Amino acid sequence: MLKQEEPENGKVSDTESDDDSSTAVFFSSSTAVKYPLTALNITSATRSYEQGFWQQTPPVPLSRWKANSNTTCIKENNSDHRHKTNDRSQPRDTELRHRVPFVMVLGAQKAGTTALVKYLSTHPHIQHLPIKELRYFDEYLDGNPDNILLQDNGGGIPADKVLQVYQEQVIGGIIPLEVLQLSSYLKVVDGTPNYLMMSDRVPQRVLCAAPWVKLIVLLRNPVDRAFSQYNMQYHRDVHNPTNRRGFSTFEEYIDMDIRVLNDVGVLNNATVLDEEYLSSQQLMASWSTYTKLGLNSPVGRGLYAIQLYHWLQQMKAYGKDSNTDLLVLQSERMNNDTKETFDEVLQFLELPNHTLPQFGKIHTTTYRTKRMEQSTRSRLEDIFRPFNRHLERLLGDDWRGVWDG
Ligand SMILES: Nc1ncnc2c1ncn2[C@@H]1O[C@H](COP(=O)(O)OS(=O)(=O)O)[C@@H](OP(=O)(O)O)[C@H]1O
Repeated sequence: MLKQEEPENGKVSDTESDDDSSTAVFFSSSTAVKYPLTALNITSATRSYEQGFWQQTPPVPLSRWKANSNTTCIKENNSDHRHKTNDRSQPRDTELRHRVPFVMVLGAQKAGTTALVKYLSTHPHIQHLPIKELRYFDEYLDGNPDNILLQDNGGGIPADKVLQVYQEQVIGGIIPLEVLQLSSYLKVVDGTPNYLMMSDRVPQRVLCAAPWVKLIVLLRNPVDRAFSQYNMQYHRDVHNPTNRRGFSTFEEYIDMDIRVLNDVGVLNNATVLDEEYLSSQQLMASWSTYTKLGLNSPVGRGLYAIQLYHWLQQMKAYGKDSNTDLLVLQSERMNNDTKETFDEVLQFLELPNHTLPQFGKIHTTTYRTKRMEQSTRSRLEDIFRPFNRHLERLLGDDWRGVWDG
């Protein structure tokens, strides 16, 4: 649906309410979006992403990524500091560039990001987009050979250009920008779960190009998250034999990833994580190598402390206040207390109250096997434990022992 007029009484006139668990149906059900996805050729970008993502043995050769993957975003004009002020009298919300993007749901994958984006899309101040994962700040800037930004790149990507392409080609390829221009209250959500994990390079790009953006992270017990991902991938493989990547059981799936994490030096049999380890150049280099391999990363994606540490460091560097600009939520809590969690999100985004339509669970996975072997769970818990402990240090007492059995 395209919302073109300021709604009255903060009510949504055309809310969707369904229990459908399929993302495909969720997105295709937004029939009112009549505009072709041409400008960025986002469909082929997505396809090439999937192809890269599927190749696990052997991994995507590093050389494929090298050419463009170290690009940084550089700021040519530092005069805009309004995102750093608390002066709400500044009309920043009426400016298109401060609404596109307005908020990013960074991840984690399989933590309920589709549900959250769908919830947000029912709000009268949020423009519903038929594509949830825009994948611009990771995939597109990483190495699209047609990427005009990278062709004349000397020492980095100019922030203004990054934003311009994002707004005009990515968002403008989905809906006409005039709609957003005319409706000065409408804001855009980018829900790309990969952004969280690509923490060696995405935070800089995002914060440099759109320093006003609000960030939301959903975290789920990393063991359950990995199992959910396995079941999703297994079904995709079954339905697409060309995507076979040499795993059948969950154990094989995580073993492959643990091996790579050890090989690149992310997992060092560490039982205690300290600041020195998290802030080390060595870990950053290992993490960067790992995330550029284009693997499924069922274990790596659950190492939240590394990813959040990088994001928090960059927020600091760009003058962002993590108390007001970053919201980290528990997926399990959103599942149990959906209304309460949604209210918290609206408060964080300074959006008017809104009653969420009744939804069932969204984007659920059909599990191949419902239960994980207890020995596998214990093994994964051992790997994640020190990272979860450090997460408590990063995020505070609310996170103490949340996923302890
Ligand atoms: N409201 C709510 N709260 C918490 N979790 C929810 C909610 N609704 C759906 N789900 C579960 O989220 C899992 C899908 O996560 P994502 O949408 O992030 O997946 S994806 O990354 O976009 O593929 C998927 O988990 P599994 O079914 O275990 O795979 C969904 O069931």
